[in-house]
Amino acid sequence: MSQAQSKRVTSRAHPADPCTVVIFGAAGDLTSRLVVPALYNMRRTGLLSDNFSVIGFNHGKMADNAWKKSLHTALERYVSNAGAKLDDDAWGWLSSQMSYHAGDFDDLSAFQSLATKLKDAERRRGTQGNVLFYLATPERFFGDVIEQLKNAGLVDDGGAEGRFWRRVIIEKPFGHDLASAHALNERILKVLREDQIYRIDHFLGKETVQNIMAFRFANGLFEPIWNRDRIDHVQITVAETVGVERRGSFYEQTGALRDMVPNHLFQLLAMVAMEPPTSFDAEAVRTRKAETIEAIRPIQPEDAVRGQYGPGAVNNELATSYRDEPNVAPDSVTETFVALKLSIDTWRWSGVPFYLRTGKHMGRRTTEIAIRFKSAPFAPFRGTGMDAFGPDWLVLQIQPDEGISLQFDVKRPGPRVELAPVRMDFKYADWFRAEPNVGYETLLYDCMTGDATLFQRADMVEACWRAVQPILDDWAQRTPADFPNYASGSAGPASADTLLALGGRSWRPLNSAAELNARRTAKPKVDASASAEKKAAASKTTKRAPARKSTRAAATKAAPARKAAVKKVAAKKAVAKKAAAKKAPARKVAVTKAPVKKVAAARKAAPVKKASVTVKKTTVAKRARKK
Ligand SMILES: NC(=O)C1=CN([C@@H]2O[C@H](COP(=O)(O)OP(=O)(O)OC[C@H]3O[C@@H](n4cnc5c(N)ncnc54)[C@H](OP(=O)(O)O)[C@@H]3O)[C@@H](O)[C@H]2O)C=CC1
Ligand SMILES: O=C1O[C@H](COP(=O)(O)O)[C@@H](O)[C@H](O)[C@H]1O
Repeated sequence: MSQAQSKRVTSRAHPADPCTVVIFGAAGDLTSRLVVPALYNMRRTGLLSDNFSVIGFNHGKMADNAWKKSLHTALERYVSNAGAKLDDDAWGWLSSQMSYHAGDFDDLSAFQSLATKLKDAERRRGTQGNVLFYLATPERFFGDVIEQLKNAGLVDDGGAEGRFWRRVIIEKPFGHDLASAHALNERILKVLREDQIYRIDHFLGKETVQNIMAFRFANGLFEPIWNRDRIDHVQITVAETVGVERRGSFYEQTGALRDMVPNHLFQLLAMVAMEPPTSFDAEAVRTRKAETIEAIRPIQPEDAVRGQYGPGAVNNELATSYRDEPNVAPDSVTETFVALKLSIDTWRWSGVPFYLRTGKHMGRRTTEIAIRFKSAPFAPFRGTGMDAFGPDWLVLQIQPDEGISLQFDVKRPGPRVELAPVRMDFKYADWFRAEPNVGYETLLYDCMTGDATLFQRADMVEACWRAVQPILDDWAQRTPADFPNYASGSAGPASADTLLALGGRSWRPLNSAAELNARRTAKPKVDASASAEKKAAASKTTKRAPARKSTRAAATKAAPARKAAVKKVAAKKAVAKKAAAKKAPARKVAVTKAPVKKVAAARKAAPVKKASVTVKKTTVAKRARKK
């Protein structure tokens, strides 16, 4: 077992190695919103060594205290948004380890004076010479900063077996196409060894994403059906309700495809589609993931659609069109939505389409991987009215409401033979106490302990870009004529529906739980057999596309219709609320969700729950004993 592997499989409770973290881009958004809050959380949970320091590197003179004050303000906002109170001891300790270093990324002398500060930290704080350089800078600086580090003699650590370590975390996006990613790899690999480079993708820091491997490879239940024999297709959705906010100038250059697909969505895809690794050693896992990404057939332009949001309403609030956002061109052709279909050329996945979509200003925030199983090969219920089965779905819900659910059909109780879709739910919140987390804690900890499992290797990032390069090339040639083509608060452009309709499929609704409940609690017709009910549902789905299209088109075009849009959403919400209130008892019967936050409760868990999720119960009990 390698050193990294042993760290991953044993308790996480021990602190990381002593070290200094140097943050390039210390006055930027990422530093204040995510990196420093993550360090604060790590201090609170005992993951930082007592021998620790942070140096913030940014241009512009600033007193240490001014820098810390701005970070403190951002941290307070984050903590209060999470409904908590700032832990003054943790912040007091962390801020006492921090100092600001003014310097420009193109000024070698600033790196030389950084070297002096690092020596000082080593002597005064006992950081043992270990340094984590965090490149929280725009992409164009990655190569320059790494070369400056080399010129200032800051990356030499005596090799992989040296007395101390020097590691570099590189933010995303890593390049903006295949050629630039390849060139950046070549450039930095002249300066650093691959084992010193940690290309970060913060989706891999999410607990639920890491759980995909545990779910697949720690349970014998699903793996035998995890292939083309039993799976019809897979849908990966990352729908955001936020727009581009203050990042207009960045986003104008980037767009939804580059921002999300060859990184976050492909990481989800790799987790779901990879072959089992022979161990949890970083190289074993990364090799399996790299093989999967390499097997993605380069995606052809006809299998991709793009969209841009127009005005509308999101979460019952007026939402502006992308072209009206700050630092966005009034005639911008940057996409804020992308959907695509891809194939993975392996024995396991041959013939199984993977559909991916992501967008901003959508109707509901959800990140999920939904696996649609094939229908039963033979229906023994023919003639009983139970010959039309609904789809079986396994849904890995990444955020929010993290969990896993299995949707299947059951017989509706009663004298008549009728089917109803139900869901078996596992929710993280029911079983585990959540540690405060911004998603970067695990990744920082892993880097500080030399575990690269959750980071991208050079070959992986290039394979990701290779898969999307045909779309990038095509989109660069053709200006979209229909932008904006989806209303803020909708499920994206109609062309995304067509992409699936071509294969006889449809996207899961963004609010699938509501739709499922509506279907289950729908009043059965007096005479209707289950099959009639299914047919009606099916025709409803096929008919819905044009209706949606016209709603979208109207909302997109009509700026004066914004108010109406808000009213409509409010009215819809009120109806949904009423319906939900009515449905409450039925829901309880079907899902039988005993909220088991405490172990005592878990032991007494209702029999139905016991039957549904027994595997995890032992884990809960074990964990509780430890606490
Ligand atoms: N923000 C986010 O939510 C996320 C960001 N990322 C990635 O993280 C990285 C950083 O993003 P973000 O924090 O948003 O970017 P910002 O632009 O907010 O931060 C960059 C920082 O670098 C400073 N800077 C710019 N040029 C120089 C220079 N020549 N010398 C010294 N300092 C300089 C800027 O200072 P000044 O402003 O004074 O010029 C600024 O403080 C990017 O690669 C981004 O893609 C990834 C995921 C999420
Ligand atoms: O990297 C990015 O990710 C966020 C979405 O991340 P999440 O953890 O909030 O789901 C996205 O909004 C942003 O545009 C992108 O740069």
